[in-house]
Amino acid sequence: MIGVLGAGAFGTALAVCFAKAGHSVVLWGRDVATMARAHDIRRLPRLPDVMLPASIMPTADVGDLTRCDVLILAVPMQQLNTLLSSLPLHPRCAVAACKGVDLSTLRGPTEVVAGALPDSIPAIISGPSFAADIARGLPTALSLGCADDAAGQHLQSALSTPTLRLYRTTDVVGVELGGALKNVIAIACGAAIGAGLGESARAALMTRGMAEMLRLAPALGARPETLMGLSGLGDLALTCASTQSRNFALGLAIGGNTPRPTATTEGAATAEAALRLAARHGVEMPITEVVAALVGGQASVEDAVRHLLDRDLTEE
Ligand SMILES: NC(=O)C1=CN([C@@H]2O[C@H](COP(=O)(O)OP(=O)(O)OC[C@H]3O[C@@H](n4cnc5c(N)ncnc54)[C@H](O)[C@@H]3O)[C@@H](O)[C@H]2O)C=CC1
Ligand SMILES: O=C(CO)COP(=O)(O)O
Repeated sequence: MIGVLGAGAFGTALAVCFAKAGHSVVLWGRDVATMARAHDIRRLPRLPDVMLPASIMPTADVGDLTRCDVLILAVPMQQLNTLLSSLPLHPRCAVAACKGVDLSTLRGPTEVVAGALPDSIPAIISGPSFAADIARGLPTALSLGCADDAAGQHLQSALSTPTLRLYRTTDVVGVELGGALKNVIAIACGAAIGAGLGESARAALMTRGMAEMLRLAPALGARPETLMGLSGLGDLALTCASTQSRNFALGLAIGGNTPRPTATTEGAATAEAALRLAARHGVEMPITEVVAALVGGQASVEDAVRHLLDRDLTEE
């Protein structure tokens, strides 16, 4: 039985996808009233058009998760540590589905999992996948990172479905950082488009953003080729080019000077965390710097453009 912790857009979508593939799924959300209502009307507020199959059990009782040997963690990254530390859970495998770096510890999702659930095998899934697409059963491919390859093989076959194809790697850090850092670049791209800077500027930001990802991630132990895969290049391509992305939408609002959306935007905290990691490892990340300044309100788009274009000319 699969347990999903977090009944937001992504947790709901994954639960639906696994249920459609024949699994029994326990879907846990923290709000008692929302989960009780989901039990009755078979819908959840973050994906209101999606019907929950009968094999999903929505619950707010964490005790219902004790029967699950695989737990998918689908809560925002900055909440993961506190949440896991507060719940009495001991799954065999804990698969993070969140994208980001914990700002207070600079840990990625699997390190947070390893600290909070020391008896569980940590893993991560990440890659190009809008929750709505997964829930509708549209074809999707993700990276599954697990340092323990035998456990990774088990998870790959247990969690792949006819519409969700998982590619396995032991490069956990690469999978984590691909998913985390692409959100920062998506904010930059949204800001460029929102400010009317054009598609050429967006392509330059994507490419030079990828260069930043390829500098930081290997400094932290990732393999560069992982970043060129689904969690990295694949997710960058999706997120930087779609208004469905909440990170891109945040950038659009910053660039267009319109009210900022309130939805989960992991790239905001991740920009700050990535800069701290970059300083620690002596890595240059100018786009990430301007994203942190834009998000924090310390720079305008004009300042950001000047900062990027005035830098010393260099080899590619
Ligand atoms: N929505 C998407 O298309 C995708 C999302 N993700 C990732 O999934 C993660 C979750 O995102 P979404 O589900 O989209 O966000 P969401 O905003 O739709 O849902 C987040 C859920 O987490 C719950 N939550 C927040 N803090 C909590 C806490 N302290 N304790 C318990 N529950 C808490 C909220 O109540 C909400 O139900 C993020 O890291 C995101 O990057 C990954 C791929 C696609
Ligand atoms: O990670 C995602 C797609 O792969 C979802 O992107 P947003 O969090 O920007 O909406």
